[in-house]
This record gives sequence, structure tokens and C-alpha cells, in this order.
Amino acid sequence: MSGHGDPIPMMSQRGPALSGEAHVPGDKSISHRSLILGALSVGETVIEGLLEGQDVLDTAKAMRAFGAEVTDHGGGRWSVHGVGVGGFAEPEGVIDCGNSGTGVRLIMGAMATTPITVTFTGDASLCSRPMGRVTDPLALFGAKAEGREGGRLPMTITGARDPMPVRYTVPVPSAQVKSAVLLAGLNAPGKTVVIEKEATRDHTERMLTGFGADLVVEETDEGRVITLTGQPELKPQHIVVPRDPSSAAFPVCAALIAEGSDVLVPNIGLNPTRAGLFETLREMGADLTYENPREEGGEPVADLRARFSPNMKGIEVPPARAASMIDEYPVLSVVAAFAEGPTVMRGVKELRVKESDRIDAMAQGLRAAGVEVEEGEDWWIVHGRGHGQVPGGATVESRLDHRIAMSFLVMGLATNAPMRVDDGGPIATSFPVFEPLMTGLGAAVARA
Ligand SMILES: O=C(O)C1=C[C@@H](OP(=O)(O)O)[C@@H](O)[C@H](O)C1
Ligand SMILES: C=C(OP(=O)(O)O)C(=O)O
Repeated sequence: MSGHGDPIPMMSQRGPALSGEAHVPGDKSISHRSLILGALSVGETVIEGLLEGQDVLDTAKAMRAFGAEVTDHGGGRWSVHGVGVGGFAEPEGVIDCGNSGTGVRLIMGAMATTPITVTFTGDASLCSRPMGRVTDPLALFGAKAEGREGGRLPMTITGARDPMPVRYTVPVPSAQVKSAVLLAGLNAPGKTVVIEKEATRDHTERMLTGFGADLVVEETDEGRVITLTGQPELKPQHIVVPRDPSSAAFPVCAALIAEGSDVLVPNIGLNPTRAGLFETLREMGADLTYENPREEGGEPVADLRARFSPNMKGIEVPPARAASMIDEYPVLSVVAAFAEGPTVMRGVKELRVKESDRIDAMAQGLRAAGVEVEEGEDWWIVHGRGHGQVPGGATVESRLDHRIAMSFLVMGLATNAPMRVDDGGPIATSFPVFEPLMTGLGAAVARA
């Protein structure tokens, strides 16, 4: 199990209105995929705007261990000299994916149809997360996995020598599982078919097509049917990574709840499989607009403008929207505390197997801050108190979960008493510039 540095206690409190522009980093999902597909193509892929968060840096290190040449040219510009589909070498050491579910699950898929043996590990959070959801379908290709009780890391996988293509219906709404199967299918001869009943983020499909793979998506009564023809030669690409909507969520939500704020968050990727939070906030009555909508690198992009919104109302979030905002429920629950009335979130069982059990982590912290929360296995309700009515004054455990830490630091910008988190260290996994970005807008966020 990999280590974690000394805890970094942090706090936030009410202060001046937030204003200015928030330039959030590159998209985490797209950054992982750029490195992995770059490593599986033949020749040099250039990536601009790569997220240099720890999760992605761990994936970069892993790609080097598999034999790709990965170079950091500075200023967010990286290059990857790939080894081609089926060309992964057996790493000498253990692959440590740190805190990253996306990293470990996608890399397991990418190596599962190459006859090499690889041991994976991660931090205490990642070692508690389920890997069976990925190793079960990888076994259908012929890969063998041995790990701890309950399919946990550390885990050793031996890739299939003569992989068979598979047809697999993903049993949980998970882009990581879908992507692992597709990446494994790359080195299986013939057609691998993945079916998802609920659409999840589609960056893997878009990017595989961009790299020259033959991939067809059909919407059918069964769901979304994705057919990939194996053993293509992937062609290196020039990728410009859009800015991460999941990171944009934090300055946007901060501006909505902090009195007098007006913040512009430029160049945010608004792929419909990712933009559910912004739609939800608008339904709650948030003053949130999309300025200058355009398309960049095949992804819809706009500048988000968020202004203080004291009259938001709680709503029932449509469960069908869950996958498109799955990482944003923690910060939505914070906004919900400042809205009038209940916000009901259903069909969100997946929140219980993220970096932490996010329903439990948020419910405990919100209650400690004076907000009533009800919860069940796959639902929760936050009873909003309205603007100016949320006590705060709590210290919350971030549980090795960046989104929990950032959500409570956003909350403290509008509670009556400051909020504290015991460890802001995990924020560096996805949003290393969170603290300077927020203080640059005028937010009173600091190390405590
Ligand atoms: O594929 C991806 O890049 C991701 C998929 C989601 O996880 P699940 O596939 O477990 O839903 C999400 O929570 C994660 O932050 C990134
Ligand atoms: C769930 C997340 O990431 P991962 O699964 O990659 O650890 C997240 O970033 O919120």
C-alpha cells in the first residue's frame, strides 16, 4: 500500500465576494486516456493541457513502466512515444496507482490481453475499492487476477496469451468498467461488444475513434451497444485537453453561495455525459450561464458564468442524470444546504464506492455543520436551510477524498462559522491549484 504525506489541515470562512476568472486545470478523465492511448499507439502523441494532478502523474509513471516514453515538456505539454497495441512490456516493479480508480481500472484493462504479469497497488482509499467489477469481465478475455479478499488491491493480473473477444453488459453504471473492457478488446482479435444500460462518460469511445480504431455505437432497446474491432494500429494524435467540468464545479458552486459573487470559469468541457451538475443547478434557480458556446477537439465547450444566487430551491434530481454528475454530488449537497427545501438524490449507490463512501462522508459533515440529512443505501436527501441560515463551525474528515475536502472548503465560504477539514492533501490528486485559484478569486481558504 502506498503512503500519503503528512495531513494538511485547511479551513475556509466567509469573506469578500468572489470575483474574477477561474482557470481550472485539464480534464482528469481525458488526461488519463490521452496517456494510455498514446502509449498504445505507434509514434508520438502530443498532449496539451494535461492535468498534472497526482492521479494522472501516477498513470504517466505507469505508462513508462510498460515501456512507453513519456516526456513532460513543461507548461502542460507532454508527449508519449507509444509501443503499439499488444506492445506493453512487463513492468519490473509494482504499479502504484495512488488514489486513482480511473488509473488502476483503465490500466488493468489495457494490459489484460497481453501475456505479462503485473502487480497493482494504491493508497488506503484505493485498496478499499472494489476491483472485481473490472477483473470479472477481464477474466472473460482469459486474464487471471489474484488479489485480497473481496477483489481488493494489491492484486496481480496475468494477461491472456490468446485473448478471445467478448460481449459484455456492464452491470453497474461505470465508465471505468466500460473503458477497461474496451481497452482489453483492443488486443483481442475480432469484435468486442460492450453494452451499457445507462450512458456514462464517453471519452474512451471518442478518443479510440480519434486514434483510428474501428468503433461503432448504436442506441438500441438493450442500451448503448459499443462494438470495437480488435488489433487496430492506433495512430498518434495531437490532443488538446478541455478544462475539467468536475473541477469547475467548485468555483461555480462557491460563487453561487458566497454573497455578491460573480465568477467566470472559461473553456469548460460540456460533454453531455459530464454536464449534469450545471443543468441541475440551473433547475434549482442558480444564476449560471453558458457564454460563448463552441466546439473544440470534438467536445462542446463554453465559458461558465456563475453569480451569487440567494433564492435557489431544492429539487428532486432525476436519477437518469446521475452518471453525468456522479462526482459532483458532494458539492451539489453543499449548494443544497443553502437552497430552500429538500434536495432529493436517488439512484446514487455508486457514491458509496468512490475514494470514500461519499454519502456517509457528506452526511456526517453536513450534520456536524447543522444541516439535516436523510440517507438510504442508494439515496439521500439534504434539507436546505436557505442562504445565511447554515451554522457551519465543524471540522470534517476528508477520508483521503479530494472531493470531500474541496466540498467542505467551498461550504465554509458561506456558513455562519468557519469550516475546517483535517486534511487538504488529497486535493492534489485532481486539482493541485485549488487553493491559489480560490484565493485568487478572493475566497478565504487557507491552511489552518
Ligand atoms: O472513467 C472515468 O474517467 C471516471 C469514471 C467515474 O467512475 P466510475 O466509472 O466508477 O463511475 C468517475 O467517478 C471518475 O472520477 C472518472
Ligand atoms: C471518483 C473519482 O476518481 P477515481 O474513481 O478515478 O478515483 C473522482 O475523481 O471523483
